Amino acid sequence: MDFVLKTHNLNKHFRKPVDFHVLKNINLEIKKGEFTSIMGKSGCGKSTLLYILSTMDTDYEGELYLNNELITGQSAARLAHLRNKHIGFVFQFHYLLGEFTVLENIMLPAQKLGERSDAEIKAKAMEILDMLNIGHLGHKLARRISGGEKQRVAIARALINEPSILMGDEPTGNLDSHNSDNVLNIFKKLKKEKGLSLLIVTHDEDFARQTDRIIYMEDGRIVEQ
Ligand SMILES: Nc1ncnc2c1ncn2[C@@H]1O[C@H](COP(=O)(O)OP(=O)(O)OP(=O)(O)O)[C@@H](O)[C@H]1O
Repeated sequence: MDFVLKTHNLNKHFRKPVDFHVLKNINLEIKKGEFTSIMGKSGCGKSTLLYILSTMDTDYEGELYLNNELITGQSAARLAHLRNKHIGFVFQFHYLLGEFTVLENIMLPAQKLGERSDAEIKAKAMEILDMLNIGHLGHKLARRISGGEKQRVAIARALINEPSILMGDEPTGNLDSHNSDNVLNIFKKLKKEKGLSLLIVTHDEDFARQTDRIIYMEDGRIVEQ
């Protein structure tokens, strides 16, 4: 079976100020093309888990596999490369560079990866913008567009390197219902048309119900999938 992501007995402790066992024996498998949401009460460990899965946090016990490759123990430089190439990440806040245009923002991760010419990257960025129905925003400064538009641009930026999986930590948490629906519909379209795998932490029941699978967490454990 091809898994985009897989963990084996993942555990994490925060050691300070006192030992806190925040993730307990997480065994998780995300199939290619699957749209999964993670739900659970505030403080149950969702963001902590997502940061490990996205390879940003390496301080854990157990094993993490990305596209069937063991990620645990790889060098920071290798992780940065794998992350940029294979994982798209969308946060609750967009983190766009306000003084750069929308196109420039989207192109940055691909320029950093350095595998394509600027002309190719620009063509790809425009294709993604069109797919997200925001082609008209390309030449605007990022600070001059609306909140909902910013989040769509952040999604476009996360897609520029054609990742294996798109992860989000409450990507609709800061949006009104209209813009949340917009983002959900984009995610569904990416799954359907591009076969993209998605893993999204959300507090929104309506959002989660429309995904293929909901993983419920409680007190650092997966209690139901
Ligand atoms: N650096 C840290 N040191 C100690 N404890 C931490 C640290 N970061 C987070 N925690 C604790 O770990 C637990 C899990 O936090 P996490 O942010 O993963 O929860 P969450 O499920 O994402 O919550 P929310 O839905 O509110 O975002 C919480 O009790 C939090 O207070």
